Amino acid sequence: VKRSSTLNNNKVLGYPISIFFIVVNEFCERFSYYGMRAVLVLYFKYFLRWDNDLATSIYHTFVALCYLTPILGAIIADSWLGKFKTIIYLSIVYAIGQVTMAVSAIHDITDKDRDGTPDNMTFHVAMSMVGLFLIALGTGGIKPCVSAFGGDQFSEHQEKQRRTFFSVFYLCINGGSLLSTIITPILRAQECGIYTQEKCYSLAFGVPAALMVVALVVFIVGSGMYYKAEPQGNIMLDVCKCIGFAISNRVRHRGKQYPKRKHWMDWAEDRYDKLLIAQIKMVLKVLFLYIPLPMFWTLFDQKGSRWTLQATTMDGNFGALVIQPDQMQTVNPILILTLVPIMDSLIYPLIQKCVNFTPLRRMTVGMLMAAIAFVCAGLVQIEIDKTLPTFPSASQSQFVNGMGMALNVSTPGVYVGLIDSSYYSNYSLVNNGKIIFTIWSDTQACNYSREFGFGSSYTFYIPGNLVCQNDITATEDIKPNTAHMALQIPQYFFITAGEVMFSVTGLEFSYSQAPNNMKAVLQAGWLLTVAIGNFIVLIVAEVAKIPEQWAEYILFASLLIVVCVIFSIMAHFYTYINPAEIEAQFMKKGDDNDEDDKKQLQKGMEMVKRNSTGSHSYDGDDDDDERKKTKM
Ligand SMILES: CC(C)[C@H](NC(=O)[C@H](C)N)C(=O)O
Repeated sequence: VKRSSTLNNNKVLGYPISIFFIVVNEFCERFSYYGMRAVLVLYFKYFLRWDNDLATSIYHTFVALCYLTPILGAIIADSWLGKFKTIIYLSIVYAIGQVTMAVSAIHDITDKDRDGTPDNMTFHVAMSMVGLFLIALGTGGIKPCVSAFGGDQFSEHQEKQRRTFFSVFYLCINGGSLLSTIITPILRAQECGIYTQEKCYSLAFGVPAALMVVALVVFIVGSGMYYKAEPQGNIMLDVCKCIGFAISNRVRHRGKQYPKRKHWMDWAEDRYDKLLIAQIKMVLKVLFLYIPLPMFWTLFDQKGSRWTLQATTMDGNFGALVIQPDQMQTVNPILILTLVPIMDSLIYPLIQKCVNFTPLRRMTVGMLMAAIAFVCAGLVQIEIDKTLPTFPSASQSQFVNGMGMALNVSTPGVYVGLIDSSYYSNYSLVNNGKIIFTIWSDTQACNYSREFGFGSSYTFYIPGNLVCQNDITATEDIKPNTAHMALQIPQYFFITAGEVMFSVTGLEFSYSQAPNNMKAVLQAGWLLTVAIGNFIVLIVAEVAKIPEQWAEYILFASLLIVVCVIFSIMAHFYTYINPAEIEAQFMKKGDDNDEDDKKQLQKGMEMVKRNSTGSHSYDGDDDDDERKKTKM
């Protein structure tokens, strides 16, 4: 009823044209988000000069914020502006945030002495924090709205098309993420600046900012073609009020004289609609199951922090291809794009032949995969630790001038500085590969070239009688990184296989088990588990304060295994429901026959589903047998 005829007239191959604008918008938005996120931790470390722990903490606080704000977005959309306007306004906030980040990364703004380092770090830190806050508000706020808005474009009988839309939507997320995590680290590695050339974080943030503007423009261009549902009132507020009333009513009727009710939510029956109460029960059942889930995200989101920092201590030379540490994150979307079809068409059907591989079982295996990934990360760390000294900072080199006159030293993009006679330069950051230094004084000049391995550090001694190349001696302060970045591939494989089983299945599970008017509520609840997961990283890292990185990886793996066992027990007692059928029973019967309603609700609850799509629900004839089959 809700879909207008205008909407159905604008179709291509049975799909509303409007969804084209929505998937392109999602692609650009995810490019913007993941592109910025890919270089963020290195920006903290090398531009803002924070240590690993602070960089990791702020990174996870930011990611957590990005997944807390969906609740805000859902409330604004449902109760006030509607999804369309919410997406537009919050996208503007988002684009402003990205531009702020790009500006904050221009070192020339405060580099008064023109030595390549910002002189007023407080300015850059403050701008970055404002930028990140606006981005978190924008990206999180629009997240539950865009996918739901896409779903709204389909009419009730277009269920198949809507499913295909969600698959394409997920592929767009990962396509955008893949491209951006390849591109922004390349942009970051470029050198730019007005007075001095430095790593170009402003460009690495600027391109995602531009993509966010493109996302917004594309979304606005589609404006005339969308179906725009009116806000239906704040369902979240209704849910909270109803739960609050149930609790207070229960507390008011504590005495033995009051007959017990089957479920504590039944205490809301005195004031609230039975359908709403039944819907809240369904949601609460799923939310209860969510309790252990944040631990998965705790491990999952460390790809962008700890694992990227780990990659900085590794050798990224893949022969013809030189991989930047932050580019290793592309392994995740690459594997997603290959694993999702393989899992769906091959692995799941094969496993299904042996055991009933229900969504909750898939999620349990996904958690185990993530734990294995962290064991791999721990083993890789042990390998790295065997080779890694701590002083001086990796990739930095210095010159000692033994001549009787001051010398200048520079290489394209890096001015080491003027070194006084019998004095030494500061350590300067030098790229890997073959580097040619130019050394010059008032009377002579020469070139000196040297191969720099990943992470290596040298001190060069310039003798009194400099002719050049052959005269300079070098001592190796830090050996080049020898642990190869390819060693990270197994951990990426396991975490991504875990993601496919856990995240993709979890999204689908949350959607299928939610009542119609609370799908957004449950999506926001699902995203909340991601936010909590990121807070756990902060807490564990702060409280545990483990000096050895490999031990921290193993601790996280062990925590997830414990949580996984708890989740599998909880999942064992979960019975799949078909919310639409339960709701239909209520609608059919009306509210006037209490006993009948209760029976219908009981029956609906027992209607179990053979798989996650809900396409095989049972009519209740063999309820008990089938329920046994589909437990967990
Ligand atoms: C957070 C979601 C799981 C999703 N992320 C991915 O698919 C990553 C890129 N593999 C998203 O919506 O960003």
